[in-house]
Amino acid sequence: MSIGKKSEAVKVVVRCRPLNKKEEAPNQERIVEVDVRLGQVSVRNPKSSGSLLKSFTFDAVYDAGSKQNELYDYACKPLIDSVLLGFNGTIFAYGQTGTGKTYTMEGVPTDPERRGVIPNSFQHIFTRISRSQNQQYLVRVSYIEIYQEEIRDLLCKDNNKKLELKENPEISYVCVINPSRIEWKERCNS
Ligand SMILES: Nc1ncnc2c1ncn2[C@@H]1O[C@H](COP(=O)(O)OP(=O)(O)OP(=O)(O)O)[C@@H](O)[C@H]1O
Repeated sequence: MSIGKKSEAVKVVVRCRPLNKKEEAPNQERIVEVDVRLGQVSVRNPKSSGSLLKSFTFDAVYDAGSKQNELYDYACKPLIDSVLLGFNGTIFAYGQTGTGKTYTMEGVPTDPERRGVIPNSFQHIFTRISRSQNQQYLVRVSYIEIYQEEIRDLLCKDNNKKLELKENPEISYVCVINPSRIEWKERCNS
């Protein structure tokens, strides 16, 4: 569960995923507390008994019980609405390995309860487009991963290929939509 605050140009939200089996073992201790109401994450140093918690405040925080659609509705939907009005917008997930970036961004696309930011955004965009009349849209998508200073195009057939750091990714996918026809085309930017 999370309680959102007022809308701002840049929002930073934190999600703490549920502990996994290894982390729940009796010899492990929980060092992170999430206060959804205050939008705070507090961390305790496990090596120093009696040490104070260090607290950090964000636009919103999501605890282990948070649902994909709660996060989407507050953190992403307003941005997609403004993109549909013609503004630029970016959503990116950042975190250590295993912290839940893929789960949050992709989730389980075939399960409406568990699908993540990407399928929810696509649904939102294409539903809006399908309801509009006498208007043609151009939707472009690129999907890149930045890992250890290396950039890879995750939609490219050979995604082991490293990309150079440039203004635009080398390949993007362009979706040309007329009310009766949707067409994706691979396009190389050069
Ligand atoms: N909110 C969540 N609810 C339930 N399970 C979750 C949640 N977030 C992550 N998980 C589970 O935790 C594990 C690690 O998550 P995930 O693969 O998304 O991490 P990641 O940050 O993308 O890791 P990497 O950087 O190594 O790719 C997965 O098994 C995933 O299903």
